[in-house]
Amino acid sequence: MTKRATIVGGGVIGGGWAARFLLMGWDVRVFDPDPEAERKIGEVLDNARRSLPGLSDVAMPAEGKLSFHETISEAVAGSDWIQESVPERLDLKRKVYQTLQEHCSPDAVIGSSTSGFKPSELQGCATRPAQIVVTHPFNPVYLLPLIELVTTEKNDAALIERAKDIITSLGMFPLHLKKEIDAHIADRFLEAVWREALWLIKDGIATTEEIDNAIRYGFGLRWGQMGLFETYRVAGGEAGMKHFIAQFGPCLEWPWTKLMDVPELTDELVDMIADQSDAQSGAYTIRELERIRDNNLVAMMRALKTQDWGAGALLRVQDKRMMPAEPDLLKPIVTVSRAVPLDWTDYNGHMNEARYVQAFGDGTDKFMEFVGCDEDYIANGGSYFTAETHIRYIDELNAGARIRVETICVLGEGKKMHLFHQMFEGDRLVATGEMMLIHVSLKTRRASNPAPHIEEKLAKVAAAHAALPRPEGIGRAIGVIGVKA
Ligand SMILES: NC(=O)C1=CN([C@@H]2O[C@H](COP(=O)(O)OP(=O)(O)OC[C@H]3O[C@@H](n4cnc5c(N)ncnc54)[C@H](O)[C@@H]3O)[C@@H](O)[C@H]2O)C=CC1
Ligand SMILES: C[N+](C)(C)CC(=O)CC(=O)[O-]
Repeated sequence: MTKRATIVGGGVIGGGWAARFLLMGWDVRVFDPDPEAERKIGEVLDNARRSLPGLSDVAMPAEGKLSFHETISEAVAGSDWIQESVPERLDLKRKVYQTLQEHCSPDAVIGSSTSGFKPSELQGCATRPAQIVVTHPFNPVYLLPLIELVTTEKNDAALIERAKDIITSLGMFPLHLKKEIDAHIADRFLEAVWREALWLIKDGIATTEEIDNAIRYGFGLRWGQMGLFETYRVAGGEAGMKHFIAQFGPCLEWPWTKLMDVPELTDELVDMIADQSDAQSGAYTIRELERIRDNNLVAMMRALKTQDWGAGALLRVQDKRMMPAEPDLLKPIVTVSRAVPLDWTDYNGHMNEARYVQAFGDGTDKFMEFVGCDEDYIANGGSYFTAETHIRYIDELNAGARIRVETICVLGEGKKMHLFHQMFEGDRLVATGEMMLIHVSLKTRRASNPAPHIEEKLAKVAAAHAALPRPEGIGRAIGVIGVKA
């Protein structure tokens, strides 16, 4: 059954939550008094549609339904999750909880996006404090997986587990804090860094651009994959963390930081920061910067996925959760069902030719796994090599397009495996890929017969597929086009 989420406050963060829920198949109801809310959320959703689905290498759920409502009572009716993302003012948040708790189900989870308030502060004047938790996200919510889940003794274990399960099912990572504190873990940390940056600008030591360069060309890249402590462990050399602390611990006593002092945000300092930021990034609109940020995040997260590390490891686990059941042999087998990732597009603004080979290659890998040539079999020394490929590029594909590869086994006999893949976007045929593969021994690197269980399964699939209508194009070669003098 489709789940329903309510977004109360649909600005930068509420819009991101709406996109995350919708693209993970939830119906979403929004309440926001801003007359521009629908347009703004529409633009966030456009960004999300081109970036989030491409992180996954399997089919995402069908997108949920989005609706906008005039009253909180209408918006929260029948919702399993209510995400509050109104401005960071305690009085406003408390007022919102009073109204929404008059109308929402007592079983719904109410999550607050608050960057800094403790859950006990939010629960303070509530009718049912037990229902309210902090679920602090990171911008853009549709791409970044971290959710700081902060609870109090008023929240029971069952609600906390439900909250964790839902966050996980959205492809996110619930980091459940042991204790509530102002600003949770991440914002306490980010604010320390921000204070230092403000001092560096005020003291005329660095501009906004120089500070960003110091982050993005160096430690920012390290943090994105290993964080702080794992990075410093490595920096300690073979002796690891103890040596690192022995060497750099004393520096903590030296006047390196200005951590507890905050420069006064005078008009002069604010103008200086804003002017430097305009000089650094003013050539782009905010929407353009959002798209650049999303392109980069997708490329980095997909790279981490190949390494099965950090945020990339989470993506792999999420793919496993969404993996389809066994296919029906009386139809072509769907071997790829995914969205075109941003990093598969090229200077022509469409999916690059090499990515068609990749998608068909992924289809072949899936088919091999299906007939028993899986990770264990390959580790034991048997596999298939592709001997010949013929691709027809029939139509264009854009980033975010949902594609499906349907695979027919034309021949599965002895060492030979002949596959014909058809790639569709909806009903539109966009490409075909024909592949001849030969079974090999990975020890001798020569052709060899597959194990009996593979031969048997392959023969069974080939026989079933022989009864299917033959798609146009099987066995086609490139014709010689006459060139007139
Ligand atoms: N912007 C950021 O980077 C992050 C913000 N947050 C937190 O998310 C929350 C929202 O922040 P933003 O989205 O940045 O603010 P925003 O200003 O972009 O959006 C707030 C939205 O709430 C709406 N609103 C105001 N009063 C309302 C009411 N009574 N009922 C329903 N909607 C109402 C406004 O019309 C606006 O669309 C804050 O608690 C903030 O601390 C959390 C993570 C990151
Ligand atoms: C600046 N901020 C405190 C609103 C930041 C956050 O809360 C998280 C983020 O996305 O950086």
